[in-house]
Amino acid sequence: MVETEGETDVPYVNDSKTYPEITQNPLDEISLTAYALGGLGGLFLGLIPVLKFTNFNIYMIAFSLFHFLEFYTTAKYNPSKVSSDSFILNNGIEYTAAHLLGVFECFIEGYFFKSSKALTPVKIVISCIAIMLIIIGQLTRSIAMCTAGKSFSHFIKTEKETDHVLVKDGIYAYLRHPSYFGFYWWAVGTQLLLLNPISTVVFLYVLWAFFRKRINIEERYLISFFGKDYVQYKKEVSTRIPFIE
Ligand SMILES: C[S@@+](CC[C@H](N)C(=O)[O-])C[C@H]1O[C@@H](n2cnc3c(N)ncnc32)[C@H](O)[C@@H]1O
Repeated sequence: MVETEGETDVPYVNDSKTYPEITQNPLDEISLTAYALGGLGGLFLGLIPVLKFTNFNIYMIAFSLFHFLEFYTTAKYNPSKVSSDSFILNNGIEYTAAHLLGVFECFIEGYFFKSSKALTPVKIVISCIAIMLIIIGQLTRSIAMCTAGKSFSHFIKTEKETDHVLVKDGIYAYLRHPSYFGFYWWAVGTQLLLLNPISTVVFLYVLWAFFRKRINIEERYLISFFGKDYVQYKKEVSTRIPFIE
């Protein structure tokens, strides 16, 4: 945008804002994905009075909101890195398989052992804990993405970019990897919400092993980028993910 500056009439260009790279952002694909995620959330919201197992509706709403927010927060706080992949719906075969396993387990148990999904007082308490985990996980993840801003990327950076700064403030002052902490508890919460004993245990272990390995690799690069500053930060702030220092 070109504007004139008062009496001097010197033009200035307001180019301090970074805009998304349009070639990485096919608008047809993005609008359809956003529409589909909104439709999915809306559909399961509307089906609450129809389906017996309301927890499944909440799961589908949480799933669609999570993937929408991945794109939205990237577009808002890190626009130069946003792309159609920022919905992270193509988050690897393991991620897709894990959610499909969860939905499959929920249907099989619900069909063959109807009482397993009946909301007894104990299961209502478990469901409330699950919803809390989902809300805390989602908030932690989204706040982390806002706080890290341009330093956040969905992929581990192996080369330091000029705008990559070490983030130690806000939520990063309490959690060393808040977006992973959030993702972990959000995902475990979804399986607890579906009252899936097998998938809850599988998610707890498989995601834990995944993040332990990822953090290890990510931190080697962070130490190579920020040296002593990162080593000191690592000493001071814990991940608070169980058994990952
Ligand atoms: C998917 S983001 C995850 C960020 C962080 N691990 C978290 O859970 O909030 C991965 C990118 O964030 C960068 N990163 C991780 N921690 C960082 C920090 N404290 N400051 C700046 N960049 C960081 C890494 O270099 C990597 O490219």
